[in-house]
Amino acid sequence: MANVFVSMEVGRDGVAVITISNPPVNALAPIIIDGLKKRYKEAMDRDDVKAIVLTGNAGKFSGGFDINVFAEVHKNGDLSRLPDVSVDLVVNTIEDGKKPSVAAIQGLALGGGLELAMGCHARISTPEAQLGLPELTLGVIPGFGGTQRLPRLVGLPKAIEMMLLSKSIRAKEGKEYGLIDSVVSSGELLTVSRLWALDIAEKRKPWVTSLHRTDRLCSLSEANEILKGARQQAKKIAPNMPQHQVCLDSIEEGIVFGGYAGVLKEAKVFKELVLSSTARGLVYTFFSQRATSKVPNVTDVGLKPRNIKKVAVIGGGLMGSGIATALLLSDISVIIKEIDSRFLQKGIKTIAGNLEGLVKRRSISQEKMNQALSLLSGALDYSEFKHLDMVIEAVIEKIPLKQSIFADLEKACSPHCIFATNTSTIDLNIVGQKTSSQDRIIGAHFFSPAHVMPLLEIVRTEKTSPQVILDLMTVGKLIKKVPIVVGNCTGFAVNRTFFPYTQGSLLLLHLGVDLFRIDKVISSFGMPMGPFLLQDLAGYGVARAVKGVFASAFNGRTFESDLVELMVEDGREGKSNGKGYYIHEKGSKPKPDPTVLPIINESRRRANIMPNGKPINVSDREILEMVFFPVVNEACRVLDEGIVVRASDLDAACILGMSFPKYRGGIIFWADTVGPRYIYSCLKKWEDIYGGFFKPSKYLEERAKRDLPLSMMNLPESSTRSRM
Ligand SMILES: C[C@H](O)CC(=O)SCCNC(=O)CCNC(=O)[C@H](O)C(C)(C)COP(=O)(O)OP(=O)(O)OC[C@H]1O[C@@H](n2cnc3c(N)ncnc32)[C@H](O)[C@@H]1OP(=O)(O)O
Repeated sequence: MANVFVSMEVGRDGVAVITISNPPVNALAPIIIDGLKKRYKEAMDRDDVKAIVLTGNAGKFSGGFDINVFAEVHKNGDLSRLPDVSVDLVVNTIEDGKKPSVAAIQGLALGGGLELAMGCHARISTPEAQLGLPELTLGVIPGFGGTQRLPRLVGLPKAIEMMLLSKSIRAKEGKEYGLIDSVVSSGELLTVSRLWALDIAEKRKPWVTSLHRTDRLCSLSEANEILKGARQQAKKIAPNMPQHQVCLDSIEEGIVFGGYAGVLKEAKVFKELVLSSTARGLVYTFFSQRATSKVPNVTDVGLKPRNIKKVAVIGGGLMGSGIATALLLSDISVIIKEIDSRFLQKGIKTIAGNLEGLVKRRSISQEKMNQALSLLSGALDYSEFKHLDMVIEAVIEKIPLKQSIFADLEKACSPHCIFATNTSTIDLNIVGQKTSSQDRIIGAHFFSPAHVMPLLEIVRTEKTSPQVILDLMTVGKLIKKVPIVVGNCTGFAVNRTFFPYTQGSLLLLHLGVDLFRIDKVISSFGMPMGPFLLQDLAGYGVARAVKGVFASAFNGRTFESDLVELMVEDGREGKSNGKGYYIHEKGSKPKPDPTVLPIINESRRRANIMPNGKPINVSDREILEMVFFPVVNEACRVLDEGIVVRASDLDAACILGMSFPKYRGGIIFWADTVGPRYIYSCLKKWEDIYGGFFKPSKYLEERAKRDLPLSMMNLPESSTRSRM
């Protein structure tokens, strides 16, 4: 705690510089807030202080309120851990203080950090500083007056955009909108801020209190229209979350009854939101995603990542070209290797198409696209492979093909080259069986589309060297993915956990439940779409390829039907040919296709699993549970076998790889809120009626019987077989 403090230095010019120090982001922990109150009192009391500059140590203003405090409140429900900042510190001490304050901003001013700065009478910033109120991503709203001061500084539309979308802006844009008074270099920051503070104190510059400003606010009727539109948008972007509407309520209160009334309302609802299930899930997710970068015996043993500059991707199909796109965008040179020039040209075209798509969506500039393409080359053999740092194989899921590729690579590449495979299911020991390079074989499991989806599942075997794992984690971060290291098993962590998701839905369908109803229930829960629409979008090829793999690896707990084969026989390929469970027409939303019913009935007839030949009668809640509880059950097996370092890694992976709703914290976090006992009893009941697909795992049974959370991976007397 030695470097956690608030310091104050008074210059001969009469300016007190108050500095927040709490590495790495100067989070506003209770001890910092206490320190700020003390330093401010001292500055106000001292006769030699005319004005105050508030700043942060080590090139950062502040990353906001200390999120660890939310996590503590979630553990013990004690709201008294939340200090009174919005009235006591920001309004009474800073904004209404008898001496003016200027915020000197560098690096970042986020959440509570920006709110402190907005309480000051002017804000001076360096150009690169990131300014924003991202509280909604944590399930709360700005709680230090941000819902009131931001609209008064930048106008209502921009403030709503920044808060509802948690979108931060740079200082230049901040200046254009009126959030920042002056943009200066870091060398000038303190000098300009001191002078500015003195100018306010000596009335050469206006003494502006943001909360009392009205010049950027529109008329009441205009504001109502803007808020109405924002509420509709919030319903669409955050249907199951309360904080967006609550944020708009707070803004509205301030517009109708004045800024101070708004501050009071904000403080009240902020506390209510801290205890919401959404905030619990999102705060947990904030920390679980960050914890994934700590891998025992890899990131804590003093290894340094090697520089990976040149990579080859074998296979220019959908996955290979997506992976290549992601690498190129981060300035890594890529050779794309194919078996003939037709496939090679197709791969290069797909990469160019991916990049063009990003230009169209304005995610990258045309210049960036040209630069990325200049780093791409093609190959039909291994002659250029000598100087590579890494190869990522992304060919079809055929074991002999992969084995022969890795045997060839061993001959063609240097001994330091990393051999990664993008297999989504095949055991890595089998992939590398025909080489003597098992220590540098690693899984780089990307999710489709690889240049968009944020997860990189890094699969290690008992033999993969820690250096190789660290190198791939570093590349993953460089290409803006969240790398999560997992152990080796069929399907690895994510696909293994989620195979019962598709199969459970198919089982329900064959028990007589309407497929469009299943999709609706699952998307209302918060998945971006239901399992059948997902199959349509992904195409049926993957489902057909992995069906047998799962059936043989997880004998007795899979459900098989002829449905996908029947769909293909009927000329249905999903979105790719416009015909699947849904009708897919360009430019319009997928529509349920009633002509699919005879195919489903034929598949039901063949499966013949409806009790007494009649469709079962289930509620929406039962549909949800019959789809997700088997997923929880498989997740328990993944934990039991030590496929992940910690339960929260699996939660993070499910959110990033399967789009499990973030605000539900992840599959295990959610299951622990539902209750292991209840999940166990449901699965047991369904096992008796419908068979082995629902059989509860030992891990679940043990925790349910002892009333322990599923996240507790290691029981004192257990013998977890870690594969990490
Ligand atoms: C009342 C108020 O209105 C409420 C609030 O202010 S809520 C907080 C609002 N602020 C935020 O949401 C910002 C959250 N932080 C971030 O987005 C990012 O951490 C960042 C942009 C600041 C930095 O990103 P990056 O450089 O990639 O580093 P990142 O790994 O995320 O964070 C570094 C460390 O700081 C911690 N950290 C970041 N922000 C923190 C915060 N506000 N509180 C506590 N810890 C924080 C992270 O947990 C991480 O810790 P670790 O090293 O032990 O894992």
